[in-house]
Amino acid sequence: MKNLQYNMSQKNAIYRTKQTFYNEKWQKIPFIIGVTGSVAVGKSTFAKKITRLFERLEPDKTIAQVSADGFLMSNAELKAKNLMDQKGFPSSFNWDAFYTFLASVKAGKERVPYRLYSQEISDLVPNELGYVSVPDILVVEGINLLEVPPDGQAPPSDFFDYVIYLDASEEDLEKWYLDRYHLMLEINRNNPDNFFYKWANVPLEQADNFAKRVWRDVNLKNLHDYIEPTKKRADMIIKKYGNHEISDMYIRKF
Ligand SMILES: Nc1ncnc2c1ncn2[C@@H]1O[C@H](COP(=O)(O)OP(=O)(O)O)[C@@H](O)[C@H]1O
Ligand SMILES: CC(C)(COP(=O)(O)O)[C@@H](O)C(=O)NCCC(=O)O
Repeated sequence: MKNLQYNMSQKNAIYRTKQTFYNEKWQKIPFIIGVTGSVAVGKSTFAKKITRLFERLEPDKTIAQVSADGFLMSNAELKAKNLMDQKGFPSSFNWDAFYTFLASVKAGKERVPYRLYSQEISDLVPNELGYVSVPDILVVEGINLLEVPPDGQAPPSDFFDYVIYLDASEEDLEKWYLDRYHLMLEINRNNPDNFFYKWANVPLEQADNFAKRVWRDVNLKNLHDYIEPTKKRADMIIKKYGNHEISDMYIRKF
């Protein structure tokens, strides 16, 4: 936390110096923190925690939190493009929308809209938007923050001030993925409209075989091919034990 606060005050000092140099009126520029890493590593849990911590430690500052999952294409769009088995890969994101969102936040625009994603329906939330209005700090969590878009679009990392990569063993990641999946089955056992309903009502072994196959063929492949290669670009790497405690921390000093 201290390290993040230090980086934030340094960055704000640079923004102030630049605005004075260019003779501009002082305008707040949100400090954008990224939390990245594999599917199910604990990004959204961690992002929530640092948001709560900032709210306590910096009560004068406004803090917002957004998930980059909201910049995925909807399941309908992915199906139409035959990309469902690439969900989460760079090919499945709306990179222009992500870039426009980050650029608008950095430019200090009011009420910048973004789509919401729900793990519970495994899709974008229909007919509902979130809004970000010039916060002091924006925490963004997502698998793709340090990736380079596949079709030459500008990379979102241009706008991040500090990116934390959460890391864990592949064994633990699969376990956490399955734990979350079991929770979704439980919640949606009696909810026929939900994505997980079908799997909640077949024998557990069959449901687990499906989830393990998705883990291996989609999420683990995504980790190997696209997410893990971005690890070395992070400002901080936090490695977790199987009980979610921190085992190691690496800080980039340049
Ligand atoms: N610090 C933690 N303590 C306990 N459980 C955690 C912690 N972090 C994550 N989890 C659990 O691990 C699973 C994946 O976490 P989540 O935050 O959804 O990951 P991600 O956003 O990276 O996909 C969830 O079931 C979540 O409850
Ligand atoms: C939405 C995601 C790409 C990212 O998830 P997260 O990192 O938020 O857990 C992932 O949960 C996902 O849907 N992967 C595709 C395969 C699957 O259904 O798990």
